[in-house]
Amino acid sequence: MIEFQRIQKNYHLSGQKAYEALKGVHGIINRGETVVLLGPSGSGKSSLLNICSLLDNSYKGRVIIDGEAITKTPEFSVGIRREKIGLIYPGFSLVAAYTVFENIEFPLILNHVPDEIRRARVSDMILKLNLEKYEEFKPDQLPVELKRRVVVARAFINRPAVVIADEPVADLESSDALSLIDSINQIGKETGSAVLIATCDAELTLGCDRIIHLHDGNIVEHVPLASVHRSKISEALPWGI
Ligand SMILES: Nc1ncnc2c1ncn2[C@@H]1O[C@H](COP(=O)(O)OP(=O)(O)OP(=O)(O)O)[C@@H](O)[C@H]1O
Repeated sequence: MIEFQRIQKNYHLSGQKAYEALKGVHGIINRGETVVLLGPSGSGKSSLLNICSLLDNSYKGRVIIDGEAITKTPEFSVGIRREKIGLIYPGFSLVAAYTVFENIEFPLILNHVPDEIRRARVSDMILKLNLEKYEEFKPDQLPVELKRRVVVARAFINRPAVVIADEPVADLESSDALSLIDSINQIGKETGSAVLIATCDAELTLGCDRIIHLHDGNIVEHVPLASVHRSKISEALPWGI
């Protein structure tokens, strides 16, 4: 579970008034729930994700992960992030010298998971993302779509409390994008992670549980999707698509 409370984020540009990117936003994402943070470019999505990922500790407000309030010290953040957070960010940040298997295994090594359990978990995740044929490949040998799948596998391998994804499928074709979002949603339910996905593409909300709609640094509303039919998504959103 992740909760963010009264989050305010200002950017200070020299010689100018502080720019308010987030204006006191609240939200909660429960374990096993996939929530899409939807908003146009510049609405504050990345700013909020960086705070929830504990990559940015210069903000007002509070982040709570699995009931624990996050202390804003870098040392504390590194430990919590390693143990409780999986990241799917636009840069792949895969280790070029490692194989697909080793890249996915890496978070388990950092968390001291015993060898046998590690291997079993990685093999299982590789099956889930249809990466069996590429286990021994290095990232540079893979097309973008497969690299994206490896990044997703690595994010969930440690069964984290929270998975944060910033535009996880931005450079993929529509059918690949929908299929990978579907995998993120399903694996999140299996690992019991709270999943927060930022995108400006409302089509990608299909199959997710809820939309948090962000506009100009404010949360406009929360839209539960269980009862909204695909063709009605645009009507359910005040700013349309
Ligand atoms: N480091 C920074 N310094 C100054 N202003 C910033 C900085 N980062 C973001 N901003 C501004 O804060 C606002 C919110 O940016 P943010 O990147 O969080 O939005 P976003 O919804 O993720 O947009 P995009 O989808 O284009 O990345 C924007 O107006 C942006 O220009």
